[in-house]
Amino acid sequence: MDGSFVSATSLTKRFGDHKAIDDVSLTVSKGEVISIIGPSGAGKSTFIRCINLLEVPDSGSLRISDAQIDFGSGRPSKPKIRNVREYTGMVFQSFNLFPHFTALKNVALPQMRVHRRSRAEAEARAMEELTRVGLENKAHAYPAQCSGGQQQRIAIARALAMDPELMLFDEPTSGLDPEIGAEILQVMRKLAADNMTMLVVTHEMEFARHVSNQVAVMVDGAIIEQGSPEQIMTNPEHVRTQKFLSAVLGR
Ligand SMILES: Nc1ncnc2c1ncn2[C@@H]1O[C@H](COP(=O)(O)OP(=O)(O)OP(=O)(O)O)[C@@H](O)[C@H]1O
Repeated sequence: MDGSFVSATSLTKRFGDHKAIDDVSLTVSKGEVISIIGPSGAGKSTFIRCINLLEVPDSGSLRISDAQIDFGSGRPSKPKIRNVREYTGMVFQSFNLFPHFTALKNVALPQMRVHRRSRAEAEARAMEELTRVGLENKAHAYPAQCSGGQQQRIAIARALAMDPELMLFDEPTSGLDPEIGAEILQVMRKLAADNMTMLVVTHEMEFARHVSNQVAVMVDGAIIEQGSPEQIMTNPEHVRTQKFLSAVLGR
């Protein structure tokens, strides 16, 4: 073991003839925040989905803490998948809340199902996490009574209540107005300050620059460059990184 908390090695995932990710390796240390940036279609979502096995890589290996999986011989067993998922929480662009349950119940239910917590215990924990994301006053509201930003914060609380050691974010602010996106980024900053280990696919260059410890640039299914935010943002080595940053930052 290399001392890292997450170690993805040579992950490859094809969809038909198309290699969405090709020989991608990345390590994440405990408490580290890594942003993955890059153009649309580069494979960023596919990569992060491979980390909690929403997509099963065709080859390579993945270790999260002491849970290790080698790919290439079909779908991993359910206990192995469960083992990896126990460590991870994921937040998507779409919030995927149950519309007919309150915020409190949305956050409590997965804990009752997966961790077998009692209703009282799960609701107490749900309240803690709703408070952490600033939504204690929305605990009894239904998703339709909440703004997009509030719904995303409920989704974050739901993930946190499962006690993950690694939080995966897949463009959590896409599709939200900038000021609402800023609410989400604020919650993520707070998590980073609390030393949560995070892997974040983002188009928010400000977040990548000011909150991450490392930025990885993905183009055509490969990580072409990785380094400190300062290095990547101000002095990128790779011409594809330079082009991408010029396009998004307009410089
Ligand atoms: N389930 C799937 N079936 C077929 N092709 C897929 C699937 N998921 C992703 N792809 C393809 O894999 C490639 C990488 O997609 P992916 O969503 O990972 O890119 P991305 O970098 O996250 O893009 P964006 O920033 O637009 O979300 C794309 O060409 C996409 O069309």
